[in-house]
Amino acid sequence: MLLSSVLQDLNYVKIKGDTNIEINAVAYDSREVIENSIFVAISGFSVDGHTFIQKAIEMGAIAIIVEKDLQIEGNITVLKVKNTRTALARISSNFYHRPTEKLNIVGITGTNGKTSISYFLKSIFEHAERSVGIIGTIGTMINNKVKKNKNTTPESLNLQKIFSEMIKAKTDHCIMEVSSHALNLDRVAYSHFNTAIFTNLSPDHLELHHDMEEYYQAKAKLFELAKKNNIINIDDDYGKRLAQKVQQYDTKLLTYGIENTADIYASEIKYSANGSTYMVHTPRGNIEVKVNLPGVIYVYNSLAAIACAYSNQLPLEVIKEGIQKLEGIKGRFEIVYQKNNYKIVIDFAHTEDALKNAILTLKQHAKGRIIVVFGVYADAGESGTDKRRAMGQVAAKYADFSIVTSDNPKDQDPDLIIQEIIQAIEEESGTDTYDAVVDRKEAIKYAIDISEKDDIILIAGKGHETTQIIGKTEIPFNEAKIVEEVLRNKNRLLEI
Ligand SMILES: CC(=O)N[C@H]1[C@@H](OP(=O)(O)OP(=O)(O)OC[C@H]2O[C@@H](n3ccc(=O)[nH]c3=O)[C@H](O)[C@@H]2O)O[C@H](CO)[C@@H](O)[C@@H]1O[C@H](C)C(=O)N[C@@H](C)C(=O)N[C@H](CCC(=O)O)C(=O)O
Ligand SMILES: Nc1ncnc2c1ncn2[C@@H]1O[C@H](COP(=O)(O)OP(=O)(O)OP(=O)(O)O)[C@@H](O)[C@H]1O
Repeated sequence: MLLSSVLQDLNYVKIKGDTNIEINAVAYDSREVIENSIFVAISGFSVDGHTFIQKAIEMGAIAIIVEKDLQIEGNITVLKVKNTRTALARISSNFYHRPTEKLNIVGITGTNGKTSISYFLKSIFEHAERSVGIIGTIGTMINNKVKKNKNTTPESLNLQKIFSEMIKAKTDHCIMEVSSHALNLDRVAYSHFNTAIFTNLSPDHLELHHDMEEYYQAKAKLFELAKKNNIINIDDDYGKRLAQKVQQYDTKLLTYGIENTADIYASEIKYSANGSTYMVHTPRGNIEVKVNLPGVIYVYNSLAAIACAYSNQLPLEVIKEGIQKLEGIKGRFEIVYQKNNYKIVIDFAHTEDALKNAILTLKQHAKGRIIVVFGVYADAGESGTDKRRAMGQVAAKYADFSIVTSDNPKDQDPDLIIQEIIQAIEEESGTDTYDAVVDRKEAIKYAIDISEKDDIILIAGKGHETTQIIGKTEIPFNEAKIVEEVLRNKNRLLEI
């Protein structure tokens, strides 16, 4: 492709060289540069991509995009832009022939519920015989094959490549989770979203956004990108605020909720241990819906999917059947063992709001104790300490017994993380309501050891993940398999 075509609609200043040259690839990492590439130098959080320009040239880069004033030797085209991350998004979209213009893209943002909504929507669209691709925490799914991604919302170059692969695979709808990081770092700039969905906002990722206002403003950016529909949960305070802002946009606003009068709302909700049924009200009529995941959060998540399918003109009967067809989601309230009133549940709850909801959902139908096994993933500094304290308080308030362990401690000291959590538990509920076991596998074993008939064990935080990151090492860690192994070794499967 000609460099001048790749640069279409990009604001740049030419420092030197020719733009009438043929290029083969785009890279933002010098280690991935191949012959005749453009290298985009990004000033990162840990290192400055501008320091790898020479390396990129040695690897075959013939054009360099910079945001700093630098002297670059040799027969190289050098272009300067204001922000190289934004420029990377423009260039990547051009390089892959603007794939998002040919896809029906639904972007989902908010603290919790994004993955679950993706799966509800996928089930509905597939029931309507549409082909669906997913990009999110679980990875990229094209034709039902999953490939892991480094990020929930990949960098713009990787993202545009995925979109173009979806087009090649004849995907109609791409449902993607849009993280606040992605919105702040322009990973989704120049992507055409038809629909944007807002779930809820509670404290998370404050290491990057500093405070809730900044976090909210990052999420709100998605609603400026959507071309057709904005779908917002107005039972959430931030959602309410966002809906007020968005109603002034040219796009259609569709609200959903349970407590407030929304365009799409649920009534007559009947909760059970295995799921819920409710009446969904839409401007086109009402229909009874059955959701195979328990608790109010899955009423909300299914409502968001219903609102999106509704705004895509799907019939209510198809929507109802699509929701009902989804039997479960990996690591989302996944019952990995259930026998004789004894239950073990794995859930991806890793925020205070999610942990509270998960425990309360279990409590509604529990005869015995709720024993929660959880840790807090690494977050350095003050926001990390706040999160550990908040998670500790929630466990102390709502669970009957906590086993505090490691999540993904990464470079942080796991003992220190645990200390901060248990200090909060002690302050809230005393010293006899928890134990600490640093090794997560041992913590799961311990929970099973101390549990009795009618108890429910909730293993929270890692959900679908199959590894644990300790230091710089990622070790295999599959909780469903660990539970099975522990129960088998203890003959517990027979005892209870
Ligand atoms: C904090 C953060 O968002 N970091 C992202 C950021 O990395 P960075 O700025 O630290 O990169 P860096 O290491 O400083 O490198 C700067 C530049 O030099 C380049 N480089 C580096 C070394 C080299 O030898 N040559 C070279 O060219 C790098 O490729 C990069 O372009 O840019 C990278 C490229 O896009 C991202 O992969 C990386 O995400 C890291 C892995 C990450 O952990 N991000 C998390 C916080 C994140 O984004 N999470 C969200 C939300 C998750 C959720 O739902 O909860 C997500 O969407 O995943
Ligand atoms: N609507 C909701 N409100 C509060 N908590 C929720 C909601 N939906 C899901 N959760 C909780 O959050 C956890 C993660 O859910 P899900 O993966 O759907 O969210 P997510 O937004 O994709 O999260 P992440 O971006 O961290 O992957 C679930 O295991 C559950 O405990």
